[in-house]
Amino acid sequence: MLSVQQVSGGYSGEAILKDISFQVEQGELFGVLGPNGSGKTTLLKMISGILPFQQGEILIRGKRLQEYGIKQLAQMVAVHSQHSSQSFSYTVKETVSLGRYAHQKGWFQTWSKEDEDIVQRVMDQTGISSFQNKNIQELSGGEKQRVFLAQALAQKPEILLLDEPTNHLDLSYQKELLDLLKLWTTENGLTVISIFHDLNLAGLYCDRLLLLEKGTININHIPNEVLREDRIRDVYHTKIQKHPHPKVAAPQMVLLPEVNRGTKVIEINETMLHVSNEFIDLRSPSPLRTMSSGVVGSGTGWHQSFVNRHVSKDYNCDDHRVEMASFLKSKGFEPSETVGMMTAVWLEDVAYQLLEQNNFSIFVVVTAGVGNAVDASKSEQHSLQLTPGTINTWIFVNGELTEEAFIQSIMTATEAKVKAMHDLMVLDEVTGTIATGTSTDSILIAASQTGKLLDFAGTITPLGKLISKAVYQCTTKAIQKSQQRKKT
Ligand SMILES: Nc1ncnc2c1ncn2[C@@H]1O[C@H](COP(=O)(O)OP(=O)(O)OP(=O)(O)O)[C@@H](O)[C@H]1O
Repeated sequence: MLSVQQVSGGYSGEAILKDISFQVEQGELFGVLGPNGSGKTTLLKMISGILPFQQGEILIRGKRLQEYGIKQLAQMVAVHSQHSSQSFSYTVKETVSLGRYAHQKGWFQTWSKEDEDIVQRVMDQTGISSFQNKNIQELSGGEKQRVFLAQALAQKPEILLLDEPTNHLDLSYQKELLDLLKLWTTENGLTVISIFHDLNLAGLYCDRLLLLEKGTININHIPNEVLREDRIRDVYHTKIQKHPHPKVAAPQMVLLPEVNRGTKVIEINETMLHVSNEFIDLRSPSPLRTMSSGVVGSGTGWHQSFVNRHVSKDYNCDDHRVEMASFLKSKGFEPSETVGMMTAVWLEDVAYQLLEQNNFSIFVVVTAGVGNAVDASKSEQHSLQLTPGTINTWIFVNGELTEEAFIQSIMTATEAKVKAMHDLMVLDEVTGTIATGTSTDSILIAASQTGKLLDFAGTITPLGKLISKAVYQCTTKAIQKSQQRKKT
């Protein structure tokens, strides 16, 4: 659809863009990225024919840009600029209708039913129909933005050029606009070339990205390749980290602020642990990075409070998340900052231990009830029955964990727990074999992310050794206490 071939040029003879070559296929949503002043707007101006270039060629559908007449080019290419200054005192509908100009024929231009239908449709799609008779000068920045997008869409172009289309738009309109553009590209074959400052929106919606750096192409590739930590750090000179989007296969980047509220070195230990009959809690002086299977606060996150709550054996687990959240609130814990677990065991049977090594330490807390014990290798013999009898394991690490170490910590702790059950010969009552856990066990790894960097947590690494030992010993002790209680 569009071919830019070795284009160089800029303003007053100075070459802002140098030797730019790339192609955009029909129906692509193509993002242009780059730091301030890297030449993004200059490139769009050249493609739209506003700014002549000194060298190279720009071809649209194989024909040189210079060979198109003004009106013919306007039928092919529409430009939506954040700097649109054509407000004057037109109404919204009149402004959108100007987009039909390129399609009107002859000296006596008539307004056809097709023109009217298209204008009404694009106004509906951009959510501006309700104020179509308002003067454009009375609109907010975001509303104006949508009017100019509607005007560009009314032009029914084959190529739509956008300069930061989401600028001024609130969150929901950003999403609606980009969803709409995506729909127009996939269903109508519209080709969109858009400048983005928001790398995450570009990563989420674009098929390909062109990254400009000082007027040259750094890379032209799929988002996952362009949005690489090292590349973005070098081009934008800023600290960022890449994360997968939780729902979509798209790269997302987060900024790493220089002033980080979690940099104070802290040590989580038993002085922060409170045990009552109702719940065990630990409040950390600062948020900890967590990976857990708690009823509240599961998955990965940052949490500051940790609660293991006693519930009776006949606790109704139907809407346990909602019920647990309201319980936490009633006890003064903020659910969004808390990892919450449940257990039916007596909380005073808790076992905990602080283990220290060179420059880091771990604090492990275990409650264990094994009435519900299951041999994982024979679990198909069990029917699904969610009861709160469970082993809850908390591992606080006073150190910095990699993502790998978080996952390995869970594996190592599980192995240590299984071994404790094995050595105590805890039986699965259905199969009569040695159990490996209970059906509702929960685990928490919570790291201060300050101090010593701990890359790994496999069983024979320094961190893994402490986890193995503390989890084995605490699980053993907690099971013994609970078994002892049953006997008496
Ligand atoms: N009309 C102009 N006359 C002269 N120089 C200009 C003109 N417009 C832009 N420039 C210069 O060209 C360079 C590239 O500008 P351009 O607007 O293309 O960058 P950009 O990547 O779009 O930046 P931003 O992210 O800040 O919008 C800048 O150094 C700028 O000062």
